[in-house]
Amino acid sequence: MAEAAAKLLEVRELTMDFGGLRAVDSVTLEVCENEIVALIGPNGAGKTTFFNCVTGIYKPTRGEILVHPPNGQSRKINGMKPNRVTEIGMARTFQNIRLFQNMTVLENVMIGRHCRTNTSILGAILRSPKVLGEERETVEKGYSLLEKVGLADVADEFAKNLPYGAQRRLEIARAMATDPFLLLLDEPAAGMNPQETKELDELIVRIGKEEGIAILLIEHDMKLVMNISERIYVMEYGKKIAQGSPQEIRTNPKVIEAYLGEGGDDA
Ligand SMILES: Nc1ncnc2c1ncn2[C@@H]1O[C@H](COP(=O)(O)OP(=O)(O)OP(=O)(O)O)[C@@H](O)[C@H]1O
Repeated sequence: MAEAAAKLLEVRELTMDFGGLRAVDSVTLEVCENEIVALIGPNGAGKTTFFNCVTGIYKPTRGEILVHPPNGQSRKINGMKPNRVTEIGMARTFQNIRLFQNMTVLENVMIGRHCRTNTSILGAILRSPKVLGEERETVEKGYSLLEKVGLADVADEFAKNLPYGAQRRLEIARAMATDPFLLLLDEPAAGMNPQETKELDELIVRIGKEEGIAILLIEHDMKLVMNISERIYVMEYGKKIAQGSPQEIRTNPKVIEAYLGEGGDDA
């Protein structure tokens, strides 16, 4: 029998309250090595709040967030600071693009690399051979990531001058610069045209397969979700209402009802 894939992220009964509002209600979810997993649901279902708990922006009211890094120690990360979560190996992008708009494309990726370098302030002032070597490595890594996301030819352009779809790809490159084992993408296709979405589809699959990075994504574009996800979780009003393969989700009556209630018919 085939060996079960190793779990990377294990969230158990996660609950997040904002005053009297329960935004996430006892949601259990797992992501294993080499998986592309989607978290979907109508607007306001609690998907971004779930991401914010997992990436340290919010401390959950209840539940457990366990991380099992491939070459590290398993640990519970409830309430851990976002920068520590990134250091452990989980990187994310945001629903609203958060690039340094007045920095170049390459500089944006180099900043992502910061959490993997050891340069002290003194080292940076004295510019020791170790610091120079690290700088060179950061630039090389930056270019190689830009090549992977198709932005190497605009490396010296200001981020603000890139078209929307390219800015989203740059955010992904910056997250990849932190050497994650799990990438969390919050609506990566939002605002993209069909051609940009198709390229994104290919890029995400490539990151998953070639880089061996597991992916958990929130997405409203059902075509993209159904194309690339191995498994899908569905939330509505804070609760998980379904989980399964794209085929199972497509035909799940609860899911269809949730989306019809929202006025859409593309689930
Ligand atoms: N910081 C906050 N304080 C209070 N309420 C919040 C906060 N963040 C989110 N909420 C509420 O929690 C609920 C879930 O919001 P969330 O943004 O997680 O949903 P979502 O599924 O990501 O929606 P969308 O698909 O529209 O991005 C909503 O009712 C929202 O108004």
